Amino acid sequence: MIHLENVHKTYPGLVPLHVLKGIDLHINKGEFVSIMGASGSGKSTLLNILGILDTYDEGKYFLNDVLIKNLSEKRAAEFRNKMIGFIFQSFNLITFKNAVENVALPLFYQGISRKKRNALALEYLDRLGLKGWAHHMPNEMSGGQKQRVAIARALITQPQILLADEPTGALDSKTSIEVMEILKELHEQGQTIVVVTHESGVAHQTEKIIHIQDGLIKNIEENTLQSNSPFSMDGYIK
Ligand SMILES: Nc1ncnc2c1ncn2[C@@H]1O[C@H](COP(=O)(O)OP(=O)(O)OP(=O)(O)O)[C@@H](O)[C@H]1O
Repeated sequence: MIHLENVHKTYPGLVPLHVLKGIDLHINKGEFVSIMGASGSGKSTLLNILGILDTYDEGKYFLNDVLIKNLSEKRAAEFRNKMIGFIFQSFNLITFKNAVENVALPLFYQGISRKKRNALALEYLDRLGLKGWAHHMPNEMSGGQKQRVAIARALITQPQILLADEPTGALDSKTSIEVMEILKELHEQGQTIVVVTHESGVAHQTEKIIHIQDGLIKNIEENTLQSNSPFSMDGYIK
């Protein structure tokens, strides 16, 4: 599904910064993977390339066998909208729209009618345990609730890949576990998920940990998932 060969990225500037120095990576459909490394190691840069939010300079990136290189902005946006769901540390909800409007937004860009997109957004909010919160504004919700709205928004287009950049970075430890449990449950339902984190505890919730150091993959750690968390997902995902 995701295949990278010798991918390099340099940020131009007075002193150009060579951030990715030859990344080789393969992620299969249905895998739950984390990219872990210290601050500045290139994790977000790599995730942005995977999500076609940024370009790379050298090497090859294939997404479902399509070479993602030199795409026009229009074609890149089409790919993103159709294939990829994003979750961010700071939720990136639109502050002046309520929960249901936030979740429905990606469908607006697909030209789906307001009635249909709102009905589907309500379904996704319900799946994420947020029935009754549809008409609340983001500033009326807790961090965990906001992240669940963001997850619903990422899922509503039924993306082939879910990319999460430090999804628990702004949450307390109990809420972080709840969010990781949601991701685990989505993985069990077949969703391909890539999480960027600098926290070992988060990475160890995934089945494969890709350690990145100074722009290179240092090693890949296989991890057996435990499903005995005290935080049951009952009520979140039906
Ligand atoms: N748009 C940009 N222009 C110039 N330099 C950048 C840009 N984005 C990131 N960098 C630099 O590239 C390096 C890698 O950044 P990146 O955000 O990928 O690291 P990271 O591993 O995700 O770090 P963190 O955990 O702190 O978010 C850093 O030194 C950063 O300052």
